[in-house]
Amino acid sequence: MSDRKIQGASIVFQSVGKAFAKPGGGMVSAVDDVSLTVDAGAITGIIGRSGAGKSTMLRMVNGLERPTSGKILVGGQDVGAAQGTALRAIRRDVGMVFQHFNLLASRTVAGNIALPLEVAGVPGARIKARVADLIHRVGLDAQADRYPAELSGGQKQRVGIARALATEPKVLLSDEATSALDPETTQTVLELLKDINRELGLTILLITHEMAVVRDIASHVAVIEGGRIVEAGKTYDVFTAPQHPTTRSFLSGLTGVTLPAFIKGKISDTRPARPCDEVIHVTFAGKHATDPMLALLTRDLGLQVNILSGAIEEIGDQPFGNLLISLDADRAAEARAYLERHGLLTQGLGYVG
Ligand SMILES: Nc1ncnc2c1ncn2[C@@H]1O[C@H](COP(=O)(O)OP(=O)(O)OP(=O)(O)O)[C@@H](O)[C@H]1O
Repeated sequence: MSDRKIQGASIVFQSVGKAFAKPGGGMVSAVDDVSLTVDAGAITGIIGRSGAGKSTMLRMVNGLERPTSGKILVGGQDVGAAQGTALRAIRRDVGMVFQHFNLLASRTVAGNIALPLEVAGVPGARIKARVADLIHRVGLDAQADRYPAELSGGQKQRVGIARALATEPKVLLSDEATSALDPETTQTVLELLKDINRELGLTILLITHEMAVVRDIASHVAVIEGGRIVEAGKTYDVFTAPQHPTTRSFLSGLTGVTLPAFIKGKISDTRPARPCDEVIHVTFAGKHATDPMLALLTRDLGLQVNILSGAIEEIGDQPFGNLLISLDADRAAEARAYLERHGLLTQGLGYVG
């Protein structure tokens, strides 16, 4: 592999459906009427729970499964209709990284990375040079002659990534590539994927069940449930103004949105008759992300605000904050209107006291 820039390919799902026959008879619908455009050169995350249809979507992009209805276009080519040489050409354009690495135990790091090039009939001398480049790109120069059993999980995934890049694909599919890794190793692998996207220009489509992965790497996200896309858009927009309950539930695990244990046990949906506080989730986005809004709330409305949890983070280069606060329930509507007038989003979560 040279370091030259690749023109990433777009991926377009047009009303795609995929049904499987159930062992006992009947059909199960894994993907149902999905329309989604994955921009060329972008990193897009598909997030969903187990069984939502993520893997099936990915496997249709490289032709491992064919849609039952609709079309999938990779760089404008209809994958489902491709046969023989055309299908093999599409597969060369689409590399894939797996959760459990899928390395050959009997081959060294170099041997694993060489495999797709050998299959493609690339001459030996070129394979050697390309493999050396790839090994260097993923930071495994010192491990070239080691076997998978001698590598850490993060190193194995680096081999998986190098192997996926061997044929200079225009699209890289990642099937839960970091799910088997610890948080620190996950970060280094996500950084590697980001570097590859930036430097080589290829499109990355990844599936995950973790919003943190989407936040850290993807510019766009689609949320899938029961085989259908329930929400899709730019990651920043979806994180700052989630529309669907499933998206909200995925986001609720992130820092700043998790109710601390001492509140969790006490919060109720119905307002008690006695004086109490309302718990409010405040989202700071865009130019308001770093405004001292709580100080202003206290100054302008004379309110006392308790901070329960919070964090400001970045998505892409844009700041975005989440804060859980509680304040006198009698004045919560007034406080929320004040915050919203200043460009923040608020959501009442319940009552304590
Ligand atoms: N080859 C198959 N034959 C029959 N049913 C299948 C097949 N592949 C997937 N399914 C079914 O399709 C649905 C979606 O599966 P899929 O593997 O795409 O979900 P997923 O979101 O990737 O889940 P996970 O995160 O657990 O891998 C599930 O109900 C699954 O049982």
